[in-house]
Amino acid sequence: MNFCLRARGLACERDDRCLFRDLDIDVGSGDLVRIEGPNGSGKTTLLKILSGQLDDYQGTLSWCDRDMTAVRGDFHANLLYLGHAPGIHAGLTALENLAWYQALGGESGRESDRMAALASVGLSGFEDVLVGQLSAGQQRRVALARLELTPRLLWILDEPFTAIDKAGVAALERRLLTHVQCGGGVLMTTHHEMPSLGDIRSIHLGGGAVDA
Ligand SMILES: Nc1ncnc2c1ncn2[C@@H]1O[C@H](COP(=O)(O)OP(=O)(O)OP(=O)(O)O)[C@@H](O)[C@H]1O
Repeated sequence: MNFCLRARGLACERDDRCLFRDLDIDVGSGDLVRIEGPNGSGKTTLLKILSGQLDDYQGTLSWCDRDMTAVRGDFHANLLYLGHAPGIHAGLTALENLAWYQALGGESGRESDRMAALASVGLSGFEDVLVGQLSAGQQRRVALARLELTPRLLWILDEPFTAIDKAGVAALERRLLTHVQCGGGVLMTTHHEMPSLGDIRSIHLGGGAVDA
């Protein structure tokens, strides 16, 4: 399915400081877009605006050529957002975390799919371990298992490579490429260099040019 998340004239201030303004963004089928900028330049804020978590901004958002306010439910049904923090429960096992995540989205899901999702991120054998007892990189992998579990057209990912080892980074880069090659879209922030992804579109925050 073709789709497009479109932002026009986005502007946002924090404490009387302009984070960004006049920002135009299009992310659609087959697009991989990276938001770059130094610490505090507004990358997370921008992703939260684009994923519908904040409303204190100026500008307009649309989804598939319709004003976001009219299609918010459809947008969220097609969105997978992974935040800066892994967003997982330390007191639940890896498997229970995925079941909890599915329940939040109104799905019951199958345990075999959850097992497969954990295997895909290298966590076979850790299914029944409390997430609070996993390493930081393994916790991030539990969060990343959601990419396998819940098919969504658009992925908005805030620093998905955080705490991931070299092999995990390579696997995630491949996963991002596969997603866009299959018609999905990815919008993400990362301080990580990704030479294997080639020359991807970038949006520069923090006073630089905007070229999305
Ligand atoms: N709820 C808030 N209230 C006030 N200021 C905020 C709020 N959220 C973010 N800020 C400020 O907005 C600025 C941008 O924050 P943001 O987290 O978007 O930056 P970032 O580019 O993602 O940074 P980093 O690379 O360090 O993750 C920061 O100066 C931050 O203090």
